[in-house]
Amino acid sequence: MENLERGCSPLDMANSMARSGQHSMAVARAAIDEALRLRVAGADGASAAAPAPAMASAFSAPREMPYIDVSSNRIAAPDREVDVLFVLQKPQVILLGNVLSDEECDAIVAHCGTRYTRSTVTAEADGASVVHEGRTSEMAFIQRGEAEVAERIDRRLAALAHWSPECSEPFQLQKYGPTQEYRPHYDWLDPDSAGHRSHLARGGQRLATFVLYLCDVEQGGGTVFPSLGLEVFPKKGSALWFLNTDTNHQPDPQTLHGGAPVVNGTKIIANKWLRQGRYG
Ligand SMILES: O=C(O)CCC(=O)C(=O)O
Ligand SMILES: [Fe+2]
Repeated sequence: MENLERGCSPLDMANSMARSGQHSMAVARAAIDEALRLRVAGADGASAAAPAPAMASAFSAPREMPYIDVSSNRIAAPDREVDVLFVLQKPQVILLGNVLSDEECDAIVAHCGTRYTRSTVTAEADGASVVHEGRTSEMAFIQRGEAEVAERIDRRLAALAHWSPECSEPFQLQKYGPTQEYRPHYDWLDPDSAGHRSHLARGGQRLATFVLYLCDVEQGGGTVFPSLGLEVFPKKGSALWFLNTDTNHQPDPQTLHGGAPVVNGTKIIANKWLRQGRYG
């Protein structure tokens, strides 16, 4: 209650209660809603003769979200005209064409050369990066400030998403050969998992995902959304965007997605995850 009086945001309080490991997110939110109801009733409820009036949850208020302006078929990014190819409203999935030039795709791929290692996932128990049979690709990172071409693309994506480039993770490349895949998973970090909480502490939730397709793939390798019956095929220079949370920054279970096995050719993508806060 003191934290509410001090003007702390209910969502930040719920996140920190959940992070402490003592409460699930649902329990934390219910407790804060109850405290707010008591405050409306007066004097922590002690002097309230009648029950507190019903009140909408404090968590129904929308929070600031990254967004792409899809009000027309083309978007004028500061240094490039981008095509809007399709939009799914809910959960929001947008396919953008012409986000990167062929030369930019080739430069990013060349920059990473042979630095790939077997891909990992975040262990639920302790947050460690572990090899998993569901993700058989190889990965490489481009750290901030490392390559001019990556910086330029970072700025372009930040402008498209109306979100600070500092509130995003460095580019993570994924390379898939024939049969390699990433089975359906979520990109959001689970506040109910101890391992994910340590990652949430650095930059908060992953609100949105950009998947940049850096090459064409001969056969297979689509990005699939099993709950939506949707498959997007890689096209060099295109970018797939989806929101991982609702407008309240809460994980959206409909965003289940994966990389289908490549049948012929090689698939190379760059992931960019937009966080709630600064990712330092
Ligand atoms: O390979 C894809 O198309 C999707 C990759 C993905 O979902 C991820 O790396 O988190
Ligand atoms: Fe993913």
